[in-house]
Amino acid sequence: MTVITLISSNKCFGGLQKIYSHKSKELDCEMKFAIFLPAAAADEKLPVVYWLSGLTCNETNFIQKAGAQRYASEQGLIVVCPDTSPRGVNLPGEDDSWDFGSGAGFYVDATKDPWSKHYKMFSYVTQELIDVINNNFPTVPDKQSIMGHSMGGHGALICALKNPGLYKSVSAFAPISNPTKCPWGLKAFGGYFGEESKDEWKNWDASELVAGYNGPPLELYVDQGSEDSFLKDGQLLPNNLVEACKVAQFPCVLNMREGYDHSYFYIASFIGEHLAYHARHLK
Ligand SMILES: N[C@@H](CCC(=O)N[C@@H](CSC=O)C(=O)NCC(=O)O)C(=O)O
Repeated sequence: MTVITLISSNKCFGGLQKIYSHKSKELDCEMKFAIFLPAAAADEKLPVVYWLSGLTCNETNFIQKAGAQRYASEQGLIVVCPDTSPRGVNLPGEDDSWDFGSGAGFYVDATKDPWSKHYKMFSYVTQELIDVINNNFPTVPDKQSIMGHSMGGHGALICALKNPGLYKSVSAFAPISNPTKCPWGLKAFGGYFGEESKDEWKNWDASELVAGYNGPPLELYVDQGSEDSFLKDGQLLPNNLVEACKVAQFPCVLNMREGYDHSYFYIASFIGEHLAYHARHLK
């Protein structure tokens, strides 16, 4: 069993907000994750919601800025937030830019050298991390959902679409909805899969994956602020996802939030709604 090491523990809304580290076999490096355990976790097994953060984040941004603990306590949900990439693996160029490499793992399994040795965030999140959490905390193992923001919003969508039935529900704040068609995605997929492997790119793009989904009923529950600068820059492309879902007859809800931007102020404003959405699917 994986050894986990406690880094910090803070009482919050009656529960405990903790951070742990562990040696990841999948990523071949030390990784940290945050976990919020509501007070109810002392007496009973609870469902888990996984949160995937965006570019430049680590395991701390969400737990310090989103205000999720109050709602997780009310709903009786454990919330887990991993880091966004392998760390300290000494690949050439890993720290050169904020939108590729460290802090920008895109929740994919890289196939291109040298990234393929460590950058396997998809397998880490959907397999290894789930095992670590279920083996060490009072969870109901088959009751989990996933959500995220921006790069992590798209990460949540592909984790659910590529693993039918693994998650009871999925939601996303301002996801990078069609990475094969936006500058962030072109850079990341070019690096992690190679410019020569464009067919492979489609297997990691939510707007492409909806057409081939074959599993239990699933809805994509998506939020987007109208004043998001990255929306205006063409990085997020939510309408491409909506259109792809329409063509594939895949259930998709897009909540446009008038006046909100891309920040954690926006996430904090709607995190309660998202956790209530997941609680309905998990109870
Ligand atoms: N450094 C960048 C901005 C980076 C940024 O806004 N990151 C977002 C996620 S963007 C998509 O994945 C984020 O969550 N930041 C962390 C936070 O705590 O706000 C720039 O200068 O433009």
